[in-house]
Amino acid sequence: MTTTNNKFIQYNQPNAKTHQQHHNCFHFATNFNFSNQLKSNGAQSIRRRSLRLHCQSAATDIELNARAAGKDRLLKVPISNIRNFSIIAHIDHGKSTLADKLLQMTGTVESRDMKEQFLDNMDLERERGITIKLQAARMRFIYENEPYCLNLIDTPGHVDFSYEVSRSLAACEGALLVVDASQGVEAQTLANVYLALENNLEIIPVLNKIDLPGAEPSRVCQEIEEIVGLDCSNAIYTSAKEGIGITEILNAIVQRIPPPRDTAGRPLRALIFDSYYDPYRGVIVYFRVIDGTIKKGDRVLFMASGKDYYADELGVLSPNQLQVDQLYAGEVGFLSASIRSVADARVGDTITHFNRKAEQSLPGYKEATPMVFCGLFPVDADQFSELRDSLEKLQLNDAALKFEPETSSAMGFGFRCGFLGLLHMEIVQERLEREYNLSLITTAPSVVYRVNCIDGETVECSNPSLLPEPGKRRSVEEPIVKIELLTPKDYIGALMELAQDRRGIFKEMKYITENRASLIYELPLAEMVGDFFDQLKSRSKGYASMEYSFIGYTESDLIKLDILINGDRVEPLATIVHKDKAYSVGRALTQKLKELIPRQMFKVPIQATIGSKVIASEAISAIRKDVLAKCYGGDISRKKKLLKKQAEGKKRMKAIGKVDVPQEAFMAVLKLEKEVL
Ligand SMILES: Nc1nc2c(ncn2[C@@H]2O[C@H](COP(=O)(O)OP(=O)(O)OP(=O)(O)O)[C@@H](O)[C@H]2O)c(=O)[nH]1
Repeated sequence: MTTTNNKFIQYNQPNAKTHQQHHNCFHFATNFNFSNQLKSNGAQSIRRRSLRLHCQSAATDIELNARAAGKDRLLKVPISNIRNFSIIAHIDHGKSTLADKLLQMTGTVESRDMKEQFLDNMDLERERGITIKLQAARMRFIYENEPYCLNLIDTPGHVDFSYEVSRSLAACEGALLVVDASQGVEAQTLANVYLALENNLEIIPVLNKIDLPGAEPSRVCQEIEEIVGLDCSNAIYTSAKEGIGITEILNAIVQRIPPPRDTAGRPLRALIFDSYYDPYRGVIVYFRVIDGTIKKGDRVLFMASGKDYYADELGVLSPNQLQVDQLYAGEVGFLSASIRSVADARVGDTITHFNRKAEQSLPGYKEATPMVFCGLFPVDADQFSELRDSLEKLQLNDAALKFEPETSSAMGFGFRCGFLGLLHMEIVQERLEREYNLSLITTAPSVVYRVNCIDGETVECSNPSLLPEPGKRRSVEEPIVKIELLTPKDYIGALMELAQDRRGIFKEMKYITENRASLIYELPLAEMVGDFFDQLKSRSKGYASMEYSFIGYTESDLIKLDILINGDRVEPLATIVHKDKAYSVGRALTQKLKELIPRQMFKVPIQATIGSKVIASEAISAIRKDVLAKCYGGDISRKKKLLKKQAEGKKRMKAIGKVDVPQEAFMAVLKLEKEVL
C-alpha cells in the first residue's frame, strides 16, 4: 500500500503472503471459527450459483462497470466517497441474498475458487439458514464515473446476538431496511430499526421479494410508515433473487447515506464490531476507525480490557483480507496482534493508541452476560479432559461462553456452561459434537436465580440442584423479560393464552395496522427457555414473530422439584418451578420420564418430590423374560417354581442394577404437554 495524503488511500495488489495467510485462515476456521468471512459468502454460495447464471444473461452496463472495478483492487477514494452501511432485516426476508447480490454486482465476489473455499465450512449456518455472526465486506462501486468505497457490515439475525447487532450498527452511517413485501414488518425488523434509529443511521427502506405473486409492496410501505414512522416515498422495490433493483440500491447508498466525518486528526478511537480466533495469527479484530488513524506496527490499547499489543497486521476486507499500512477515520478494517483470546478484544471495546490515548472510550460497551445455563457431561467419562480442552478452544473465539466444572453423582464430571440464549447454547453443543467429536449429555437449560438467604447473603444459582434449602433462603428472585409479539389479529387470542399460561403479565396491546397487532407482556425468562418459540409459531401457524429483552429480577414463589429414579435423586433432573405449577409439572414429568426411559430388567419407580414429600409417582414395569418358554404345557408347579426363581434374580439385579437414562429424558422438562404448563 502507498499513502498519498491522509485523505487518500491507495491499495495495491495483495501480496502473496497475504493470500497464503488468508488461505490458512479459512482452512483452520473449519475447526475454530465458522463465523466472520466464512459467513460472508459461504452460507450463500449455493444460492449464489443460481444467481450467477441469472446475472450472466442480465448484466447491465453498471454491473459490468462495477465488475471491472471489482477486479481492480486498486482503491483510491477520498473520505467523502466512503459509505459504511449495514443491512437489517427479519430472518428470511432476504438479507443474505441481497448482500450476496451486492457483492456480485460490484464485482467484489466472483471467482469460483473463492466460493469453493467458503463452501464447505458453513454446515451449521447453512442448515439452519441463519446468520450467526457478523462480518464485513468492502465493495468498490462506480457512481457517476467516480469510484466509491462501500463497506457492508453484516449483522447477525437472532436475538441472542442483539448486542453484536447494536455494535455493528454503531459502526455505520446508514442501513438498508429489508422487508419481505409478501410478509410485512416483523418483530425483529422493529427491534433492529429502533437500534438503527438510536444510532442515528440513515435508513433506506427496501421492499424485497417483489417477484412473489403475494407481494404487496405498497401495502407493506404503508405498514412501515405507520409502524416505524419512516418515510417510504422513496423506498426501493427489489427482488434480490431475480436481481431486480440492485443498482438502485447501490445508487441510493451513495446518494442518501452520509459519508463518515473526517476526524483523522484526533486521537485514535476504533470500534470493534467483531473478532474471531485464528490458530496461527491469534485473534483477528474487525473494527471501524471512528477517529484518528492507525498504522501497521502501532502499539494499541484495548480500552475496556486494558490490554495492549503491537498491530502486526492491518488490512481491509474485500471480503478477503488484504493488508494495508494505514487506516483512517471512516474506514473499516481488521488487525491482528498475536492476541491470545477474544476476551482481550471484545466486541464493543475501543482501540486507541497506547502512547496517545483517547480521553474517552466509545459509548455502548457491555460485557456479555450469560442468561441460560446447562450442564454438559461426556457420555464416556474418559472424554472429560477432551471436553475441557474443546471448551477452552471455543472460548478463545467466543467471549460470551462461560463454563466451570460440575460434578454430579448421577452424571460424573462435566461442566456447567453459560450462554447468551438458547440458540447460542445449541450452537456450542453442536460444535462440540461435530467439530470435536464429543458425545455429550446435555441437561435441561436453566436461568440464573437470585437467592436471598436468611443470613443476609445473596447467591446466584444457575443450577437447580444447588438451590439452597428452604430453611436457609428468605426469597428467590427470577429474571424477567419483556416480550413483544407481532401477530395477525386472528391469533391474538391463542397467543394471549400462551403468554398467560407462561405466567406472563399483560402490558399492552395495540393494532399496528388494521390486521396486525402488537402484544407486550412481561414474563419470566425461565418460561421462555424451552418451547415457547415453537409454541408461538405453531399457535399462530408461523405468522407471529417475537422479540425480547431482559428487564430485571422479580421475587417469585419458586420451589425445587426433585426427581428420584429407582430411589436415587437424579440432580440433573431437578428443576425450579413456580409453586402453583409444582404438582402438575411433577405429574407430567414423571409420566414423560416413564415414556422416555427404556424398560429395564427390573421395575423402576420414578418419583417427583418437594423436599421429602413425594408429589407424583410412576413405575416402569420390568421386561419379563419368558422363562416358561421351554415348558410345553404340563405341570403348573414347575411353572411356579421357574417364576419364583426369576423374581429372586430380579431382586438381585435391582439391588445392583443401574438404570440407563437416555439423553431425551434430561430434556423432558422442556417437552411437557401443553395442558400442564
Ligand atoms: N422469491 C424470492 N425469494 C427470495 C428473495 N430474496 C431472498 N429470497 C429467498 O428467501 C429465503 C431467505 O433468504 P435469506 O437471504 O437467507 O434471508 P436472510 O434474511 O439472510 O435470513 P438469515 O440469514 O436467517 O438472517 C431464501 O430461500 C431466499 O432464496 C427474492 O427477492 N424473491
